[in-house]
Amino acid sequence: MSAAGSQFLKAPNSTLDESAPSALAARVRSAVHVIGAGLLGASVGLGLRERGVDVTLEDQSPTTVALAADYGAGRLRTAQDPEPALVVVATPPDVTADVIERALTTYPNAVVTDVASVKLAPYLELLRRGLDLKNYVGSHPMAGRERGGAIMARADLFVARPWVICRDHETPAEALALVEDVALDLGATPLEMTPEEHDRSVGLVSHLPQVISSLLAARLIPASEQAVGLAGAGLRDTTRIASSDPELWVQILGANRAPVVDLLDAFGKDLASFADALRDPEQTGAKRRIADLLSSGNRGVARIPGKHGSSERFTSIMVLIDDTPGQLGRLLTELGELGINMEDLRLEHSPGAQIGFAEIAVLPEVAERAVTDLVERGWRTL
Ligand SMILES: NC(=O)c1ccc[n+]([C@@H]2O[C@H](COP(=O)([O-])OP(=O)(O)OC[C@H]3O[C@@H](n4cnc5c(N)ncnc54)[C@H](O)[C@@H]3O)[C@@H](O)[C@H]2O)c1
Ligand SMILES: O=C(O)C(=O)C[C@]1(C(=O)O)C=C[C@@H](O)C=C1
Repeated sequence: MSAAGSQFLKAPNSTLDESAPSALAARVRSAVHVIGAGLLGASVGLGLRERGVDVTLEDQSPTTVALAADYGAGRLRTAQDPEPALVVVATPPDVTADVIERALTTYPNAVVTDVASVKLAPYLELLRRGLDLKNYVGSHPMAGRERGGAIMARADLFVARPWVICRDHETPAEALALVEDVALDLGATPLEMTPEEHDRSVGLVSHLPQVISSLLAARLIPASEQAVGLAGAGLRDTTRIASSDPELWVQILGANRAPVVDLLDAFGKDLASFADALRDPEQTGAKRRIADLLSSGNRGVARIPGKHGSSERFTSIMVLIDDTPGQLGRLLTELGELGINMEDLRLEHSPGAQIGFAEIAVLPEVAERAVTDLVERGWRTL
């Protein structure tokens, strides 16, 4: 296993130039075969199809595969299809090693990658089975959504996101290049890590946040309707991923338990220290301890690159909308009339309030004009 530290394999590619020729299409003559046509698999399929790459799909669920094909993520393999040059395994972590083994056996000349959220456990399992892993290159796109399934797939899911590639020191350069091309074609930034480095890192930036978000949201269950009704952006921001699929996360957390348990123990100490200081804020030094802990949070959050993920490419404009029928429709129509392309939309609405906010994401270069034109038409912006 490579002992190299994390490093970018190619210059970070933060914007997806859809007109650029697909690196992958130039390198492979056959279709890319995706096994597992849920959120990740169908998103890979949609994104590669947009770049002109032929994609075939497989799933244990015939309905899922048909749905993903209907959405345009790829087609079914036929007997005429030659062996794929590349197989992408996008199945749940607990079956990932089995599916990789099957892919390596069925398509002995293909490069096989997977997108599972944990990298060490499947790799060790494949080693334990004594398989020849020269054609296997594990990977993990740091992009996803809180809900799975083909229906949630998006072609731009991976744009501007890191895509970790875990190669073995025996991995042939061409195999590495194929997986790297998938990431680049999908607008992601490939970078290299060992499986251990990967699992420790995602323990901190993905698995710990999932547990904390879920436990935080769980505190809302016994709360009154009135209390929950006051929820604002802070709670929404910190609990989005609490809607994630428990079954998938039981697998992810179980496969990365050692780093996650260490992180949870340390986090538990932080919580206890905070509660101690707050219990008696008049004791000497307590206020400073509270402030120090809060300002460590400021320093930590400042370290998150592109805090809002792919939306860092866009500028947000908050538009106040009256809580009357047709207001949002009118806003969207007027944006169209003004020739402003809305990249994303988020609505914030407090029950009982006469006003709501529409947070629209637009390209930075049109943001100023969008605000001026909307204000001219009588909209109030923040
Ligand atoms: N959801 C995320 O945000 C996210 C992000 C990055 C990576 N991942 C990883 O991607 C993988 C897929 O996650 P997802 O969110 O797309 O899940 P999903 O449930 O949306 O899709 C998984 C698909 O795999 C299929 N499947 C299960 N066992 C199979 C088998 N033996 N053979 C063929 N198909 C099989 C299921 O029918 C399902 O359609 C997981 O390993 C996950 O850790 C998920
Ligand atoms: O943003 C989300 O909804 C995610 O679930 C993304 C996220 C993450 O934690 O960043 C979750 C798990 C995956 O392994 C990779 C990405």
